[in-house]
Amino acid sequence: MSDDAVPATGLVPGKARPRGRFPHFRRAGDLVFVSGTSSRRPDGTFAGASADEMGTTSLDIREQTRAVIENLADILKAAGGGLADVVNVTTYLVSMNDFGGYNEVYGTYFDENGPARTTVAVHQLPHPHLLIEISCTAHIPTRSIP
Ligand SMILES: N/C(=C\C=C\C(=O)O)C(=O)O
Repeated sequence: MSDDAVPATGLVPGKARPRGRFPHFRRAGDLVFVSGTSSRRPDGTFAGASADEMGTTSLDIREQTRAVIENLADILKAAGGGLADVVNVTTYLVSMNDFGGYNEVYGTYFDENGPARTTVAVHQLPHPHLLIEISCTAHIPTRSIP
C-alpha cells in the first residue's frame, strides 16, 4: 500500500465517536497511537453495563475488558494493523478490585511475548458505567500493509 493510502489519523467509521476533539488513532512514522478506548458502543451504550427495572446497575469487568480490546482491534485494523502489532498498553481501572477479572481476559489476547503493559487505578473515567479504559501504541510500518 502506498503511504498516501494509509490514513495518518482518523475517526474510524462504525466505532463510537470520541467524546472530544481527538481521533481514534494517530500515526507518527511506523508507530500508531490509539486514544484511550472504552467499551462504549456507537449508540452510546456500554458493553458490560446493564440496569434492571429498579435502576440497579451491574458492571462486568470481564465483558468490558473484552469489548475494549475488540474496539482497539477494530481501530488498529482501520490503521492497517491489528492486536499483534501492539507494543505498549496502558490500562486505567477505576478499582484495583477489578484487576483479577481484567487480567484474566487480557491474558486471552496477549502473553509474555506481547506488548509491554502498565496498569493503574484512576479516580474516575468519563462515564460512571466505565470500569476500564485502555490506550495503546502499535508498530505498523506502512510498507508492511498489503
Ligand atoms: N480517550 C478519552 C475518552 C474515551 C472515552 C470512551 O472511549 O468512552 C478522553 O477523553 O481522552
